[in-house]
Amino acid sequence: MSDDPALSALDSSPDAARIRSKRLVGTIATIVADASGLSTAERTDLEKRLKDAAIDLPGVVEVRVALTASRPERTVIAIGSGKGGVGKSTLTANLAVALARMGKRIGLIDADIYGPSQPTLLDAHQKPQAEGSKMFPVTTPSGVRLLSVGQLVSPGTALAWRGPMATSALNQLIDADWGDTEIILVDLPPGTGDVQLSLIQKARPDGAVIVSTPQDLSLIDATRAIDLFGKVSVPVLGIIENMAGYTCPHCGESSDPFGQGGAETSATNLGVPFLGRLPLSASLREASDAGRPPAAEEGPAADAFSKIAAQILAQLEKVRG
Ligand SMILES: Nc1ncnc2c1ncn2[C@@H]1O[C@H](COP(=O)(O)OP(=O)(O)OP(=O)(O)O)[C@@H](O)[C@H]1O
Repeated sequence: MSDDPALSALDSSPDAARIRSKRLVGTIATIVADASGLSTAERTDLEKRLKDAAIDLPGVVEVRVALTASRPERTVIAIGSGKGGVGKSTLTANLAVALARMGKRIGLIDADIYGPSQPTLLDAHQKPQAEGSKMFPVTTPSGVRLLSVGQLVSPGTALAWRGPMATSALNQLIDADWGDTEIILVDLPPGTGDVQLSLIQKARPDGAVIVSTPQDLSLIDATRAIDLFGKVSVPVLGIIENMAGYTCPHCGESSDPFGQGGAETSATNLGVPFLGRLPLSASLREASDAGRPPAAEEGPAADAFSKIAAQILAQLEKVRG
C-alpha cells in the first residue's frame, strides 16, 4: 500500500486489506481498492465505506474511489460427453452439489441447448433476476448458483439454435454477476461438433471432464470429446464412468448391462486420469430426475460423488502445476 501520512488512519479501517493506494492531492483523496471477488452490491458497499471513512479525515473535502476491475479468480470446468444420454447432466448437478458441500462456492452454467435439464435436476425453476443485461444466478436449494439456457427460452426453442446463437447465449451466462463464485461447472451439449467447439472456445475452461458409459461405442465418442478439448488446448482432467454395473435392489445380484471398467481402460490407453465410476441405479435416477440430488444427502451415491469431486480438484491442482 503506498502511504500518504494524511490518510494513514485508513490503515486501521476494516477494508484496509483491500486498499492498494491512497493519495491526498490538495483536498481530494484518491483511494484505489481491490474489489476482486465482490458482487455488484458488495462493490457499492465497499466504495461507500471507503468514502465515509476518508471524508472525515482532516484536510479532505472530496473522496474519489477507484475499484480495480480485475476479474475475480475463478475456475471454469467444462463437462462434456461424446454422445447424449450418458448421464452428463445428472453427474454435473451432483458434482456441483458435492463441491458445494466441500465448502466451495459453486456455480453451474447449463449450456446444454439440446436438453437443458439443470433447473429440474437442481429444483430451481424461477427466472433469474437481471439488471440491464447483467443476470444474477439463481441460488438452488443445495446452494449451487445456477444459470441455464432453459431459464432464457421456452422449452424446445433452444433446440433449433445454431452455433452463433448458442455462443451468444453462453456469453450472457458467463458474463453474469457470479459474485464470489470460485468454480463454475459448464454442462455442455453432448457431441463433438462445431457448436460444442465454439462453446468451449467461448467458455475458455481451465479443464474438462468427460462422462462416458462403459460400452465401446460410448467410449469411441468419449475419445472424440478428448480430441476436441485437445484441439483447443484445454487439459482433460479425466473420465468418469457412469452406469457401470447394476445391483438388483430385490435379489442383490450384480450384473454389468453395459460392461464395466471400459472407461478406466480407455483412460489408461489415452493417458488421461480416471476419476471414478457410478453404478446404474434406479434410486439415483429417480431422486435426480425429481430434483433431489443424491449428493446432497447421505449414502453411497453421495460418497461416490464427493470422492470424484475431490479427484477433480486434485487433477486441477496438477494441471496448474
Ligand atoms: N447412474 C445412473 N443410473 C441410472 N440412471 C441414470 C444414471 N445416470 C443418469 N441416469 C439417467 O439417465 C437419463 C439421462 O441422463 P442425463 O440427462 O444426465 O444424460 P445426459 O448425458 O446429460 O444427456 P443429454 O445431454 O443428451 O441430455 C436421466 O433420466 C438420468 O436420471
